[in-house]
Amino acid sequence: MGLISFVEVDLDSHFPIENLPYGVFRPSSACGGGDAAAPRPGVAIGDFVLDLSVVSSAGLFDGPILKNSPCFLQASLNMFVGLGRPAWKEARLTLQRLLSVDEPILRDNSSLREKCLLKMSEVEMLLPTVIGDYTDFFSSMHHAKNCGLIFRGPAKPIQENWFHLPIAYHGRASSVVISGTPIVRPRGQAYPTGSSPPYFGPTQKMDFELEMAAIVGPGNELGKPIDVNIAADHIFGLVLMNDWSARDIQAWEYVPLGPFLGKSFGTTISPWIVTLDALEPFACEAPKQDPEPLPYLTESKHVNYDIPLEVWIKPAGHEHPVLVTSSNFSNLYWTLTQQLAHHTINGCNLRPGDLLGTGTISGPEEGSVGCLLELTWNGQKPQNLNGTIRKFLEDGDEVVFKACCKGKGYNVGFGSCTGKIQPAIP
Ligand SMILES: O=C(O)/C=C/C(=O)CC(=O)CC(=O)O
Ligand SMILES: [Ca+2]
Ligand SMILES: [Mg+2]
Repeated sequence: MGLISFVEVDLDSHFPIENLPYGVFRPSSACGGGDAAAPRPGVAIGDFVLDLSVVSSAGLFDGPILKNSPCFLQASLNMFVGLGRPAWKEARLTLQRLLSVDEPILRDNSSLREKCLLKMSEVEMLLPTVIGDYTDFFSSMHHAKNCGLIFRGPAKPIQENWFHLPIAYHGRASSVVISGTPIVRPRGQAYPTGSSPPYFGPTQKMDFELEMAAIVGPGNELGKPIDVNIAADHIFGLVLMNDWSARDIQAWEYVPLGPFLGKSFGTTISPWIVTLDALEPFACEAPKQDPEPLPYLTESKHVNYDIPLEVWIKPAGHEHPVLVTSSNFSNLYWTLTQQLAHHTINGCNLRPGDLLGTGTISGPEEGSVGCLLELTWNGQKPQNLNGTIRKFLEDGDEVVFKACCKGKGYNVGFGSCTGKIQPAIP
């Protein structure tokens, strides 16, 4: 292929010209407010952010769909993701050309270049879309099995329905926050130990959940399901997601209607949406499904992506983070397209910018589980993090997720998704 950008990009960067993930940012130096500080869309290239509002205003999106489109003059990516795959492809081609070492239009125009290429360290990242709805699936079989073993025992760890449909719950969109936002330890009613009554107070089982999430593209009208074989055209791209979970609150409240306050106090996503187009070289066959799914979930292309995932914890008071688990997106049993088709099969409408979490992504090996619930077996097997013992997260602990696909001579990375636990309100 040999795509080379005139912007210098380190070999180990997550954001070479092959990636070009989308986010929304505001220049942190624009202290005067006004237009200079307004949120606008950008793509990451090396250590820089390309300001798409400037590129657009300069008339450089010259293809048939994006020429004269106001989609990059918005404070969110909703309008752009709603345009669909032809617009996404056009934008990607235009941007790869504009950033190419062979294309003079930006490379040789220093005043335009200075206006549109900002140092990543000098911008503040914001939520990339206005998230109308957020749904969280439960699509890793290893995670489902471990949870079943912990909560229900070995007789039948995975419920009958799990193998027939992608299980999910409706999450809370209002508390989805961008990477770096502190997470306040929630208070709530929590599961009684032994035969004591429930207690009220700060959660004693604060956990992370290693997930990724799809950003919905055009979506569908109410009453009109999306066919599984075209579902990929409704997925703009992926972000990292931490579905923070208070295990003691969750265990007490979730029967029979599902997770509620044990999940809705905060969900963190990473700022850069990596497009399915950029992930295409990392597509791999998804696990064979047994029993065969019903026809509406049977797809001609049953694919996952090979995305290595890592969770690091920087314990309170420590200087260095410790790697606690490594997993891979390819561990998902139900694919993104099956999740999306299932979500709409009853006619439920998805809208541009909606967020669909995959569920905790655990692998089969001991070191590949996606949450502390599994890693410490609900607190029964405390973990040693560089000399500090943890059953669950403590105040001041910082959790860092990383994801990076390794291509031939380049990466397609997601950056990181971080959050630090703050003490509960008194
Ligand atoms: O199997 C159960 O009874 C419980 C499962 C979980 O607690 C997993 C969970 O938190 C759902 C999720 O991934 O958000
Ligand atoms: Ca979850
Ligand atoms: Mg949560």
